[in-house]
Amino acid sequence: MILRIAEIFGPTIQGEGALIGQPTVFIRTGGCDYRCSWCDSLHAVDSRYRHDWAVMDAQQIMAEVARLSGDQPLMVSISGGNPAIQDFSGVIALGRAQGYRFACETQGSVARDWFADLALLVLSPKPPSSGQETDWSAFDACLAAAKDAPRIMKIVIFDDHDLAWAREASTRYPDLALYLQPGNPETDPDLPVDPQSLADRMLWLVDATVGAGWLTPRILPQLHVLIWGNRRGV
Ligand SMILES: C[S@@+](CC[C@H](N)C(=O)[O-])C[C@H]1O[C@@H](n2cnc3c(N)ncnc32)[C@H](O)[C@@H]1O
Ligand SMILES: Nc1nc2[nH]cc(C(=O)O)c2c(=O)[nH]1
Ligand code: SF4
Ligand SMILES: [Mg+2]
Repeated sequence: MILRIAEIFGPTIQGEGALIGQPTVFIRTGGCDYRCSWCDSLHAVDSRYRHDWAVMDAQQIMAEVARLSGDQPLMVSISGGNPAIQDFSGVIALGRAQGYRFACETQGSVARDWFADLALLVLSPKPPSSGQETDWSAFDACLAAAKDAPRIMKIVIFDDHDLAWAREASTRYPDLALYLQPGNPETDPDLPVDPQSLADRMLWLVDATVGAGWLTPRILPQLHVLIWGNRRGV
């Protein structure tokens, strides 16, 4: 099985969600069925960049992961683009046989059988500010495909409208652990991020959530952005 890969990098730390701080290698796939207005990974989405994407099979991908990790099995995070538009069953089977574990980040628009083999499925449905529409039946199919695999929902919040939407989404899935992360409006890898404005957005999100009496979600910043800004490959 041939896969389109935008980049493989690490080990770094997982900067978002339930595994925050955990050493991981990232496999970032090329291609996405969405076009979020604020996507921070356009180099893995826009077909303008497709000539920079590698075409690799499972052996080549795991060889690169092993080279980066010095053959130490660790958590491998598959992100993108949308990894679910490609077939990662071969990579996951090969990696698991070598002791690696896999997490996957996807918006929940395409379900895959291999979700059931993940150590964590991160479903990140897109709020109104993204300009994308969520198909909840596709999202439900993703949850069903994951079977007993651990899963969380992680929603990016830019404004009050997004927050209200996230609260509504959480009522659909009361048993799904919810993580909120403030949106980063600056996604150009060549421009610096302003740490104070990221802190301000985090402060606003905590106030608007906890302060309004909504106490179930966990609220986390993008730790890698605080450390490295929008640099790629970290
Ligand atoms: C680049 S996406 C790739 C995986 C998948 N397509 C998805 O969106 O879940 C990885 C994560 O980054 C988040 N993200 C993308 N752009 C962001 C931004 N400008 N600020 C905060 N989070 C962002 C997405 O919502 C998703 O949770
Ligand atoms: N360190 C680090 N953590 C991340 N968590 C989610 C990422 C992503 O782009 O999917 C990401 C990323 O690109 N880098
Ligand atoms: S779904 Fe993910 S990768 Fe695709 S455009 Fe949106 S944030 Fe970017
Ligand atoms: Mg990212």
